[in-house]
Amino acid sequence: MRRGEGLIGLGEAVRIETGGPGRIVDAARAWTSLVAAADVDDRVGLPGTGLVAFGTFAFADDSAATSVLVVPELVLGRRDGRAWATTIRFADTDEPDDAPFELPEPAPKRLVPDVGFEPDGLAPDDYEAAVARAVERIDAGEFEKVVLARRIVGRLDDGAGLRAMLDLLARRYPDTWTFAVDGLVGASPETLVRVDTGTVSARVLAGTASRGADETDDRARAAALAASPKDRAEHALAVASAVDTLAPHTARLDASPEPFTLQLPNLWHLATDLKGTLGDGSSSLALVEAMHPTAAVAGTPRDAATAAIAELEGFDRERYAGPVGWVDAAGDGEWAIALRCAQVADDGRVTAWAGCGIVHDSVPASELAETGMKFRPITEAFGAPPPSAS
Ligand SMILES: C=C(O[C@H]1C=CC=C(C(=O)O)[C@@H]1O)C(=O)O
Repeated sequence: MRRGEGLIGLGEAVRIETGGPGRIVDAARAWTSLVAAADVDDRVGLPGTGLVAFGTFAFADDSAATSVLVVPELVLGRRDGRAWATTIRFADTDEPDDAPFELPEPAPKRLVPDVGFEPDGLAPDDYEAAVARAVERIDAGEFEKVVLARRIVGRLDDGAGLRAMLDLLARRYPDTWTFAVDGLVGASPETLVRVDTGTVSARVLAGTASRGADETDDRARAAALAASPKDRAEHALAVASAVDTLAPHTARLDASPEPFTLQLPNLWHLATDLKGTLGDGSSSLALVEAMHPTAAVAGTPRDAATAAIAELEGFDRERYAGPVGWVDAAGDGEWAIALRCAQVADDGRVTAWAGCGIVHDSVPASELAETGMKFRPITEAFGAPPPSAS
């Protein structure tokens, strides 16, 4: 959901689970077969109407996390002032085709949960040391940029629901894409790729500054971010990787000539919007496969940065920084990068991640502080105060 528009799925008609290096390709293939076997009666005909699946994919090829596409039993959608409902069921069911659907009772909204978080994996000091090591390796010429994350964990009380926290996220961060797929919840400001009736778009982010204490200070911070050589260099690498990957699939691709500053309640980002026309009929899942992982979450060059992440972070990112979104029967879809997110396990364990792009002039203490800003949407939505960076 974004600004009150988007898709909500209820129930689970089909679940496709994949893993390993082929997790996105295998899911795309299974989706194509499912679509080929389906009878779709779509009287609205917009992207996201008819058959859809919601997905979340692990970041790394060797992750222990399952990647999934879930086809719900009921989809509620809203776009450009129109709303629709789609029901999905197996053809051999006893129910008649025109059986009216009943909206399930909404889950009780309950209170916003009260989850306390603690560092897990890299402790704050270890994170600073990992950033320093990354800068040494950048200076030694091993790679230009690497994105390093840290991880915090908490526990959701028995019976605490996610509805109130999701509602809070969506209301506090209306400019982001709020998602909840298979226990992965968050509000991401960054799209990986969106395919919409022949058009392709993406919002590329990299480069971050804190919000100011008052309006003048705030504007000054945004202006300093827009002028900062360190952040512009970090941003340029992210834009170049997205443009290079999308270009072969597009007949035309435009990027804003200068990055703009995107204001969010917790921070400023440098942002570039890409917009183009699809040239080869690729589905959104095919473009997800081509684009993941971008330089905004891995680094440049991609392979060296991905290897360095495994060595320097030393933990499984699971679905953090992976693609999360939906695909429809025509292949259209909207995929965000799973940032500002947490995975809620069945036993109530909540794991959240936040990372920063490290370049030659990164300062470890500043990067640690930046992870604190990036954890804020999630920790506050779970009812916890922002984690102290020390
Ligand atoms: C890796 C994250 O953010 C990325 C997206 C925007 C800005 C970023 C940065 O300035 O470092 C990161 O590349 C995260 O939120 O965990």
